[in-house]
Amino acid sequence: MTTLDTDARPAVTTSTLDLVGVSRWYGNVVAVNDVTMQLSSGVTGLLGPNGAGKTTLLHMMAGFLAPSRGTLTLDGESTWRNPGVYRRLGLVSEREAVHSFLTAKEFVLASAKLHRLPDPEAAARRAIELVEMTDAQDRRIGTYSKGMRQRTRVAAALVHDPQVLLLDEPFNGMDPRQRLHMMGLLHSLGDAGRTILFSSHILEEVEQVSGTVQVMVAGRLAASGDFRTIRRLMTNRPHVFAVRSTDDRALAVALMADPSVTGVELDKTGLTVRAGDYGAFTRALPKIALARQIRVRQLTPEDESLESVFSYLVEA
Ligand SMILES: Nc1ncnc2c1ncn2[C@@H]1O[C@H](COP(=O)(O)OP(=O)(O)OP(=O)(O)O)[C@@H](O)[C@H]1O
Repeated sequence: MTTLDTDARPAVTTSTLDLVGVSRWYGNVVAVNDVTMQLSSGVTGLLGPNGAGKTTLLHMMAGFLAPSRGTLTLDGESTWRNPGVYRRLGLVSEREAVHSFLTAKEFVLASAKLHRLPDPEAAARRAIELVEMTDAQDRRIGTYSKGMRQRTRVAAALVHDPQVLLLDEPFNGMDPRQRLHMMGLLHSLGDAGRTILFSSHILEEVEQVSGTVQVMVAGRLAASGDFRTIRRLMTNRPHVFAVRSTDDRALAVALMADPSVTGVELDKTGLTVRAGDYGAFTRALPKIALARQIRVRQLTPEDESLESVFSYLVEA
C-alpha cells in the first residue's frame, strides 16, 4: 500500500516490522522474553512499567542491539547492523543528548549529512517544517523548552524520511500543551502511512495517542491489540478495597449477600473487600450501609498501582 503525503513529499511506502520469538538477555537478566509481534503503518503504543524491556526492544528493532534469540526483520530484512534498514528507520532515544550550543537547524543538518543525503539542506528544512520548528530553528537548543528540544530530536530522526519511526518515552517531562502537540505530530505521521511505535509507562498517554497497543510486563508481551479491549480487561479485573465503618461485622454480612462482592475478610483494622466490578461495588456500598444505618468511614482501593494492573494482565 502506498500513501501520499500532503505536502508533495515523496510517497511513503509502508513498512512492516516483524518480531518472531525475540529474546534478549544481559548475563542472567532476561530483558526481553520471547516476544512475537508485527507492526505496520499507523501509531502503536508500547506500554509497560519501568524495566519491562521497552528500551531493549526498541533498540533491537532499530538494529543497534542483536537479539539473543529469535528473528527481527523490517520488510523481510534483518535489522541488526543493516545499513539498508537504517535508511528506512529513525529512532528517538530516551536519553536526551545535550547539544545546547547548536541551533535546531545545525543539529538536524548534521543528522542529514550523517545520512549522506543528496541535498541535506532541503532535507533538514523539510524535517524542521514537519515538526513546526521553522520559526525557532536559528536559536540555540539550550534556549528551547523540553517540548521544542524533543521536536528537534524528532526532526533529526525524520530527516532521511524513514518509513518507520521509533520513539522511547517521547512525552516524558512535557507539559500538557507540548504533549498535545507531540501527539498531533505522531498522528499525522501515522496517517501519512508511516509505522510509528512509541513507548510509555502511562496508560492514559497511550490511550490518547493510539488505538493499538502492545503491553509489555517483565520482558514479556502481556497483551496486544485494540486499546479498548485491553482497557476493559484492566478495569474488569478483581478489585480490592479497604473499608472501615461504624459496624464492620454487620457490614461484612450484608456485603457478602451483594452480587458485586466476591469476598470479605474481617480483622481488627476493618474489612478487606474483593469486588469483581469496580463501578457496581462502589455504587452498591453506600446503599447497603445506609439500609443498615452503618456509616462508612473509609473506602480505599488497594493494590491499584500500575504494576499490579500490568501483573494482572500477565496472569489473565
Ligand atoms: N546493558 C544492560 N546490562 C544489564 N542489564 C540491562 C541492560 N539494559 C537493560 N538491562 C535490564 O533489562 C531490563 C529491561 O530494561 P529496559 O531498559 O529495556 O526496560 P524499559 O521498559 O525500557 O524500562 P525503563 O522505562 O525504566 O527504561 C531491566 O531489568 C534492566 O535492568
